[in-house]
Amino acid sequence: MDKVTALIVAAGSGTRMGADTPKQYRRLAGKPLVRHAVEALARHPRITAVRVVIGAGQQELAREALAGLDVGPLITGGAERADSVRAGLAEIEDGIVLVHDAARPFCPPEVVDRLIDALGKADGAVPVLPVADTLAKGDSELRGTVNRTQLLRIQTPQAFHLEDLRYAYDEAGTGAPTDESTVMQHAGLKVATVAGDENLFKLTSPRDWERAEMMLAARMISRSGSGFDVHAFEGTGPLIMGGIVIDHPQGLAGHSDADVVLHAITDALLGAAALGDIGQHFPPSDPQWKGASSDRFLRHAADLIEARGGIIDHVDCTVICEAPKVGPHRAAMQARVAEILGLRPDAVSIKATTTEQLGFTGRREGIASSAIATIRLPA
Ligand SMILES: Nc1ccn([C@@H]2O[C@H](COP(=O)(O)OP(=O)(O)OP(=O)(O)O)[C@@H](O)[C@H]2O)c(=O)n1
Ligand SMILES: C[C@](O)(CO)[C@H](O)COP(=O)(O)O
Repeated sequence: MDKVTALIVAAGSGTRMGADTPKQYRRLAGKPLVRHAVEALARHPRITAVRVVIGAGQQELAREALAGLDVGPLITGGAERADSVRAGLAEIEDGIVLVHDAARPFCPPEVVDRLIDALGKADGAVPVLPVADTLAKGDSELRGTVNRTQLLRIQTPQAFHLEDLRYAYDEAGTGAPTDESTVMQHAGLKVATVAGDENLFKLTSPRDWERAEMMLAARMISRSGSGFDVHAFEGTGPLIMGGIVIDHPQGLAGHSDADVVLHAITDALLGAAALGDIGQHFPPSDPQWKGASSDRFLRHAADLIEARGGIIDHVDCTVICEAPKVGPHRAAMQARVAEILGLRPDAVSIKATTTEQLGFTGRREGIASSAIATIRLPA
């Protein structure tokens, strides 16, 4: 079997997208864009290795976005896309290379098969699509229609034998061609075309991002989970609840910080993703969780959901106690839970009720809390 390396270029700055973070590290349906592109190629049975080229200063963003994926050492790219490809080619030893934009998250496996198969008959192969609109030259006024029948839209991945593409880039000197097919043709090498795919579109502008979000939303299913927790009052406080410290004459007993609200929400999230319960992930018998801040438990549940490409839509928690009064702390608890989960505050609801002095909460022996979480997971 040929060695086939996918080289994903992710060193751009995403100027046309206009976001604060370079687009390849922004989360698309809960997952960084570059991760979508890497996973789409890594899961192809004929691709034997994946390498990623990132921008100088993007190490931390890239490491976080690609955590757990086998992409070898990250490669540092350059100012132009062509510089990034050159840097990547220098790190690959031999075989076939598929150069692919991190900005193209959806790569149908059939396109990869068509590209690799076409390499038997040409020096390179690229996916193309016909042009469906009338084309013209012009600015504020049209200056002649262009015959579109011979024009093609070129996508990535683009497939080559490594030594051919290296040769072509050497011939090209230091120029900045917009893709590899241009470099190959300039060097007199033969590039075959294979059928591309409309889903292989590049996310260049905010409109493209919306389109990709809509495509992924249609592939997600909504799930709900419930959580419930109780802690007994103990000692003299302070009371930690909803991730904040509340001035109250009694605290709650527990192995960790006994945050009854965060525990119920954590269990609701784990339940929505069918990932067990908080005790399985953080056993009360384990000394490392003694006195631990429950922020960690909640964030861990969110990380597990995000690692599955999931999105947290909403959490709703009811605190059941006679005292303290939750109302004065509601906004702070909402804000803190939202901060831990990376949500907008209006995606977090904190409510409270008493049990009319009945039962253990009515006798002020402890606090109970129940929560519901709504998430979306890839279908
Ligand atoms: N110096 C560069 C420029 C671009 N790219 C990568 O090339 C692909 C296609 O580029 P484009 O969509 O134009 O991305 P950006 O250059 O980031 O966008 P913009 O031109 O809007 O800044 C992207 O995956 C981008 O990260 C790269 O690796 N190195
Ligand atoms: C490589 C490419 O995606 C092929 O269509 C395209 O040329 C990249 O152009 P950009 O201007 O760097 O987005």
